[in-house]
Amino acid sequence: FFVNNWKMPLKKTDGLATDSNPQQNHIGGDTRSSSAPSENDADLFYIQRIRTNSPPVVFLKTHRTGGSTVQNLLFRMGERDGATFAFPHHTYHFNYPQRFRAELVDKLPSGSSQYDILCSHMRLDVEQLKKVMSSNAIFITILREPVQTFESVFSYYSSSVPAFASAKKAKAETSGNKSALSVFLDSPQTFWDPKEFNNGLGKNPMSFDLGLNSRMWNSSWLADLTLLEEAFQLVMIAEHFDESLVLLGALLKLELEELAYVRLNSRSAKDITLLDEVTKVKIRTWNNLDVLLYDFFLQVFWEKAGQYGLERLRREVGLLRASTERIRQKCVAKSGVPPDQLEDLVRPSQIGSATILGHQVQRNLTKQDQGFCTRLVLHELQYHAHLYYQQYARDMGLAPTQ
Ligand SMILES: Nc1ncnc2c1ncn2[C@@H]1O[C@H](COP(=O)(O)OS(=O)(=O)O)[C@@H](OP(=O)(O)O)[C@H]1O
Repeated sequence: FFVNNWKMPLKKTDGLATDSNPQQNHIGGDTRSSSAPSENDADLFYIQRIRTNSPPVVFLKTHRTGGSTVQNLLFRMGERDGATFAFPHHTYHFNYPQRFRAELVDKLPSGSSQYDILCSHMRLDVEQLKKVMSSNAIFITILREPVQTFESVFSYYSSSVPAFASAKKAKAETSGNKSALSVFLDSPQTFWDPKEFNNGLGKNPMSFDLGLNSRMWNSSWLADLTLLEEAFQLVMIAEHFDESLVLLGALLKLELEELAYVRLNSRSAKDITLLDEVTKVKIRTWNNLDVLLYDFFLQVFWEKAGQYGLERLRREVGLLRASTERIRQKCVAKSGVPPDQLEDLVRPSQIGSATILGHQVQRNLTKQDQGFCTRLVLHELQYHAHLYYQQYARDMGLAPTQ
């Protein structure tokens, strides 16, 4: 799924330092260092952590919800700590849109006794995940407001989800000035065949990723939500990203300075459809299960925030924003940069139908800072390929059909 037009974006690790490939260190330092922390912000990047401090993590990376930004943070944390990643045998996802299965995970590398982090795209199956990850693993995911999610999913997957592609074709065949999204929403049932394997993201995409019955409400739906609530220690909310990160940091025992991020995988403005109220209502109606799902976990989120302490959360979000801003100033020369103006290493892959913007890294950094800052802005596919190579000393495989 979405893989046939994907090619390995880089040769091996293309410039990111690895233990197995030390000559390729021209981008800059290994993130692992034994230097003692000081009061300097920069040193906080390199705190050597003891792996056993952080519990194992499963991150369900839902589509177009801010998941790449969270995954990048987990990649950086894991790489620095020498974590073992549960990677798919092939590509950067677990045979999506099929459900996750334990046998899709590549073998444990020699010297590792367990997987520490699993965060590649998948469709959820909690029981199968429990076969791979130890019983103390923390399950997290992220949801985004359903109208924004669907608008982004439609735009990004308008060629690869058959229902969207048909609407796009229908729009091209008419002379009107309606957007493809409006054409789709006027009569979604005409374009959406529930039996079509690749139409999972075409309706209630977040419910689909969470393994729910995303086609229609049924009597077990609310019970299924409760099971999910029991399975996930944290469901992050994209609209409250920084609050979510503070709660994530508490679960993973991370300092606020370790939660710095830049927004990844943003579409160019030309690919964003502005929505009027009528269109928003149509999106909510078509994705009514995602609306239920989001509203349910939004409430759960604020209950968790209340247990953490709202005043404490507000204070820590302030500190997180301040330290993140310092790190961004240090690392990022320019954000919202079109792909043709970015170097290969930091250019987001353009496998979807929308243009994805990236970040330019500051020049004249120390080698070590350059290593950190490059990782901060690194897109999913490059970072995935790099970590896979580092873990197995071979390239990440292409999809078996290729
Ligand atoms: N921190 C934060 N807060 C809120 N929103 C964020 C954040 N980081 C990324 N984004 C937005 O999430 C969209 C990309 O999501 P994903 O990375 O999950 O996409 S993908 O499924 O991996 O392609 C993409 O949305 P659109 O630009 O609307 O498409 C990003 O802009």
